[in-house]
Amino acid sequence: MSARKRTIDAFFGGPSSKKAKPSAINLPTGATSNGQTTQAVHGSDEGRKEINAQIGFSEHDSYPFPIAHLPQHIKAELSSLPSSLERVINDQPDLDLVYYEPYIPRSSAKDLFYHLRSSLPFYRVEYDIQRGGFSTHIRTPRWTTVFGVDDTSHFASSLTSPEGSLSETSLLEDPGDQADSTASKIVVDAKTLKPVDVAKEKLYSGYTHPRPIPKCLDDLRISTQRAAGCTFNFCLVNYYASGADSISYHSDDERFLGPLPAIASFSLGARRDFMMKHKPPPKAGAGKDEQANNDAKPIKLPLGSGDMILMRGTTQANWLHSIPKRSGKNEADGGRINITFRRAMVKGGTDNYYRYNVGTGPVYTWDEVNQEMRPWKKDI
Ligand SMILES: O=C(O)CCC(=O)C(=O)O
Ligand SMILES: [Fe+2]
Repeated sequence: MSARKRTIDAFFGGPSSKKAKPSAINLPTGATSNGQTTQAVHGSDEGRKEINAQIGFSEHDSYPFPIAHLPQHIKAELSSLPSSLERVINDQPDLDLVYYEPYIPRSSAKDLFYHLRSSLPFYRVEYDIQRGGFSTHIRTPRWTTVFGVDDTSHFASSLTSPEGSLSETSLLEDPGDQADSTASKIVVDAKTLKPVDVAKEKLYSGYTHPRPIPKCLDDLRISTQRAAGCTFNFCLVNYYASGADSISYHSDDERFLGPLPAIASFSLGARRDFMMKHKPPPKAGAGKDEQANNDAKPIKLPLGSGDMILMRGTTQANWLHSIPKRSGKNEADGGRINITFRRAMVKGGTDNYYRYNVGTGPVYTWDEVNQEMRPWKKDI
């Protein structure tokens, strides 16, 4: 165990780290300890062989297992993205979308889809909601995972001073850089730069410790920030295993995202319809709201692999969106990954995102042999 590691544990008074080097860890199917990804299923053609060229892992105590970096050919391509011109869609009341069709070229998007599916930890979150005096049990109809922390904190490297205490200077770094040498990152208060003892202060309701965005997603976040002209501190990932998985009509207008949130949303894998409709006017004589609602026509965007939609301005406040279930024949591999980048301003955002996208249930990983999510078991 390194001196650096010992010092973090001593600081939080916890037991010595349970985390071992990748070689001693039960990696998800498809990943191996030498940083290569096995390609039993999708490694047959020449182009895909490149996906094996992994260059390491992001590690962190909050991850169940190390998360592989991007294959070199995808990483190399990110600096030249987006690969298409942006198309602004704002011809309807309160709507402000930017559509990149695609943002990531189709063949790299496919590789990115396979890479993320076999590298990330996923969850099938269940929770109860109280409605009209009744409790309803919800099982999220898709796989989810999330990384990031809100603006009140950020991840910083914890280097030690010669005396063995945490060095303040080591915490002064770009708050946007969540991925560099992830293993040593701790959560620090954005104002004081003092370490936040997440567990002790129960800041995040005990669902989980906030997780730094792993490099494979952070590389895409940095590209997306450049294109969107704003910053993001959260990355949510949905995996729709088949047409039976979905997300119902909702808007991401949570207060913790601020009044005019910008959300960048990527599609990878199978094509699925992204449906939008204007929110109904508030009840009784809404005047202008009613007119906007009457004038607005529903939208269907059949999002393909690599496409990105930036929803911004008044969109979330006034429009709902969904990915409906679909029946009929799927493409060869009917799976689809959606990645959204968002910026949460307050602790309530962190709490909410981990609660509904990680929860307290088991970790699942992609099983290449059986081509399905399977519960992940830690090697003892
Ligand atoms: O999968 C998608 O394209 C949409 C996901 C979404 O709306 C969300 O996660 O809030
Ligand atoms: Fe959404």
